[in-house]
Amino acid sequence: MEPIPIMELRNITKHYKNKIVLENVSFSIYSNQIIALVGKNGSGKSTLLKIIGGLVKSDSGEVYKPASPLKIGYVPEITPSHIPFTLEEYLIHMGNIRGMDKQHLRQRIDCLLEIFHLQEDRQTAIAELSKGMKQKVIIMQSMIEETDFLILDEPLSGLDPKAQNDMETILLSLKQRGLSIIFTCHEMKLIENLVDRLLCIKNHQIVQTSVPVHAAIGGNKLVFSILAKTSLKEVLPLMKIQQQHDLNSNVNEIEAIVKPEDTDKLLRELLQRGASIKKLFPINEDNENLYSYFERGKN
Ligand SMILES: Nc1ncnc2c1ncn2[C@@H]1O[C@H](COP(=O)(O)OP(=O)(O)OP(=O)(O)O)[C@@H](O)[C@H]1O
Repeated sequence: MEPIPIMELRNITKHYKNKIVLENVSFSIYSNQIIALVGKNGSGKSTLLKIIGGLVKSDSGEVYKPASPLKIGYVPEITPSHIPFTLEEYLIHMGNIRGMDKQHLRQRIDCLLEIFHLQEDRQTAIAELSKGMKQKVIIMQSMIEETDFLILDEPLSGLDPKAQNDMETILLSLKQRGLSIIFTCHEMKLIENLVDRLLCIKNHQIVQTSVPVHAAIGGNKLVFSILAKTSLKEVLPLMKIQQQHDLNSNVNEIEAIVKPEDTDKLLRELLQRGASIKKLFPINEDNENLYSYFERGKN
């Protein structure tokens, strides 16, 4: 599916009293993409999500929605502590409040219970559900009507590793169903496998957009020389070549970045092709840059 822009933020600026939170923030959100929004505490992530969701007005700038009407589900960071209903009762209430047709609502609830793996808990009191399950319920209610775009403030925080994995699987399955998702996150590990794009807020601006997360997460730098460059054809996809030098007319020296999980395989393949390995070391620079956006502490 070719991604199409569903929302464009154009020069969004937001102050609270005299304090600037966001300054000229511009980026586009595409269909069928998962975006993580990171930044230090107080950097403006929740504010930006609320502006995207239409819950808070920016002082200037525009949120343009080319794919209107865009059906948005928004889930805030703080979840209600006590909901005196079973899961099914709660979803029925939420659908009724929105004036949904009864039959359509039942179908939608069945569909959501399936997506969120909660069919067996249909009649369970929400108060008795685990934290991860409650988090799912809150997301489900935000999607009780058909939804194109989900905005989630810290959906993974406070969940144990199993619940985090489960949530990741569900978010990926929502993407496969065509949804776009933007969520805030404090732990880098949680987003490695999940996101297509990373947006970082620093000094009130988006300083990094569309960083390929896998590239940013680091890898190994490999320097090797090889006689016949043509023999590299099959292993080229395993590395990102940064520089090549002709050492003489036959011998090439190549500097490349390799993902940690591909390194052993690549080394084996290169040695079989008669390459001479000059250097191999982990690179941390990008990693460190990226980690700096996840630190807690004031912006
Ligand atoms: N309604 C408000 N009134 C005044 N100031 C606010 C309001 N909401 C947020 N702020 C301030 O705006 C700044 C950005 O807050 P925001 O909640 O967007 O940051 P955040 O990156 O989501 O933080 P965290 O990671 O701690 O959740 C903070 O300094 C916060 O105190």
